[in-house]
This record gives sequence, structure tokens and C-alpha cells, in this order.
Amino acid sequence: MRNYILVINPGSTSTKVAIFKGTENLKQKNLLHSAEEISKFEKIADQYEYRKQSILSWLNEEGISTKEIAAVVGRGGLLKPMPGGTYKVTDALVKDSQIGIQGEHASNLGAIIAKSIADEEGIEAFIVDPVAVDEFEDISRISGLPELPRRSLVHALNIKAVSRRIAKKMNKNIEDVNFVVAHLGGGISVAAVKGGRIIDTNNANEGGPFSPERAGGLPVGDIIKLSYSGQYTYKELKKKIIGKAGLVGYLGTNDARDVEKMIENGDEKAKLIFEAMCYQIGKDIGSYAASLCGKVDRIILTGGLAHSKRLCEYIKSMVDFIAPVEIVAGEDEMQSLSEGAYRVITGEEKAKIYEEEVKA
Ligand SMILES: Nc1ncnc2c1ncn2[C@@H]1O[C@H](COP(=O)(O)OP(=O)(O)O)[C@@H](O)[C@H]1O
Ligand SMILES: CCCC(=O)OP(=O)(O)O
Repeated sequence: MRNYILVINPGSTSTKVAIFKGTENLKQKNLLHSAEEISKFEKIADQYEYRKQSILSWLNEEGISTKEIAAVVGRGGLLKPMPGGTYKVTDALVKDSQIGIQGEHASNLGAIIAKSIADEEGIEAFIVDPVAVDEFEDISRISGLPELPRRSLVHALNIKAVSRRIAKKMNKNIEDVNFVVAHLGGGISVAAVKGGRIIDTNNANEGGPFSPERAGGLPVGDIIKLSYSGQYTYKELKKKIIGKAGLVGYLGTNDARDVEKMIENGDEKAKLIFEAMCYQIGKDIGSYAASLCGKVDRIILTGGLAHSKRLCEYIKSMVDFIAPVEIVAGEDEMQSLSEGAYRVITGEEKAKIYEEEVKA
């Protein structure tokens, strides 16, 4: 009897897996991948077989047969720019995930692994609100250099889920409310969400505030100089900006809890850097409030960093003149993935087809 939905959420150092029955989370595990293990692979897509086997072993340990799974749902990656929603994983979607059409990121593995497990069982695979969700208004795409348009690469899954949750709490339809949502995790997205659509955001990999691991927006002239300095290869500089910058670059840790301990022990540098991160987040919230012409019903702080009282208080003191601030600490990605698949399985929503939705 096929009763379960298998949920797969690949991150840079772990793969979160869960088994849902309907919308109830029955079992969840964070399968950790050591830096040593991951570094053996040249490209992210090469990790496919290794991560798939970890998932199958976990199912085995839990005594769950793949014959009990009705559908598989994965986090969607850096595909072609696409509208939000639940998508059936087609061959074209898998191909673009393998290529990493907008870049390399662990989320590209979600669709690849989901489809492979689903195909072996003759069932369907889905992704929900992938990182490549693009609902930008035309004006948001203009960067100042015609060759380099601004791109929407964003924590769409959690941003849309918390937006739905807060709209419900306000007894409002999502179409009738505007939010500025800051997803504050390993990467940071600050987004203007107008009636449920993400109409503008920073690129969470390459712009916006600096984050626990990422540099965020950098002075353009200086980064060109650094690129040609001979100090770094292309790969080294990319890795530095995405994984060895932000809190890691200044303080040697990506764990905000460690930084808070340093501050409590009187470390002035740690205080300055932590507050600079909060300050940059606050400034971007103000900027996206302006994108919404100040018509902001709520500011929402979410992601792992939103567990930090110090961080939330700092940002609140900067932005609560704009709108009331809601804190949704952590993220609801596994639940949101399962719900996206469930809405399709139960016929409440029709799965979108990638090839029909994306521009050629
Ligand atoms: N209770 C907490 N207090 C302060 N910071 C926290 C807490 N829990 C998690 N964090 C921080 O949140 C960040 C990770 O956020 P998370 O949303 O889990 O990221 P990702 O899913 O992108 O890896 C880390 O810097 C971590 O230290
Ligand atoms: C590339 C945007 C998505 C992102 O940054 O995700 P993580 O924070 O999970 O790396």
C-alpha cells in the first residue's frame, strides 16, 4: 500500500529527509555529509549516487520500503527562471538540474534524486517553489549593465510558506497583503512579497547583506581588481565569496551562537561584525519596503538566525517604524515540500510542467 510521501532537501553539508503521511511528518533525519566526503566530488551533480544511497540506507534503517511511497518531492534548484508552485519532475527539468543552468548549488540534487527513486517505483516526483522562482517585475531586472540583469535566486520555499502562514494568522487572503520577508540562514534573502509574489529580492548567493558564510554585495571595482590580482583562481574566489566570507571570513565560524558567546565574553570585534550583519539586513528591509511604496503589512524575520534574540532586537529597532515585525524562527521547508506534493496528489492543485512555464 503506497501511503507515504518521501521528502528530500539537499543542503551544502547535509541532506534532510522525511517521511510524511498526508501532511503529518512521521520521521525526519538530517543525513550529514562530511567535508572530506563531499570534497571528493568535482561537481555538485556528481554527488547524486552517494546522496541517493544515503537516503535509501536511511529508509532501510527505518524499515520503510520504497513500495510504500506514493510520491517523492525534492527541493528544486537553480533551474531556468520560473513561476512558483509545484512542478512535476520531467526529463527536461532533470537535465537542467544536472547542468546547473543558473549555477551550482546542492538544491540542484533534489529533483535528480527524487526522479530517480520515483522512476524505479513507477510513481511521480515533484519539486515545490524552487530557488529559481522568478516573479520579478520588469523594473527589478535592471542592474545598470545591460549584459548583467538582476536575477531572482531566492529562498522561495520558506518565504512563500511563512507568507501564507502569517496571512492566515491575520485572517487575510495572501493576495491582499504585502510583506517584506527576510530569510536569515546560511544564505540570506530579503524579499518584497506583494500579494504572495516575490517581486524583488537580492541574489542570495551573490548579493544582499553578508551572511554567516557569504560575502553579499561587494564593491564592484575592488572585486574586479581582486579577480585579476593573480591571488586566486576563479574557483577559489567563488568558494571564498560563497563559503568563506561573512561571519566565517571575519570570525572563523558560521555559527551565530558561537559569535553571541564571543560577544558575551567581551569580544568587541565579534560585536561589531554581528551588528554589521544585522545593520545590513535592516537596511535591505528598508529598501524592499520602498519597493512596496511603504505599503507593508508585516515584516517577517525567519530562518535559523531568527532564533537569535539579539539579532531580532537589533533589526526590529531599525525597521519597526515601517510595520509590525513577526518572527518565525527556523524554517518549514520539509512541511512545505510535503504540502506542495500533497496538494497535487489530492487534486487540490495541478502540477506545473517546467517546459511549459519557462522561457526558451
Ligand atoms: N538558537 C539559535 N540562536 C542563534 N543562531 C542560531 C540558532 N539556531 C541556529 N542559528 C544560526 O542560524 C544559522 C543557520 O541557519 P539555517 O536556517 O539553519 O541555515 P541553512 O538551512 O541555510 O543551513 C547559523 O548561523 C546558526 O548558527
Ligand atoms: C541560492 C539561493 C538559495 C540558498 O542560498 O540556499 P541555502 O541558504 O540553503 O544555501
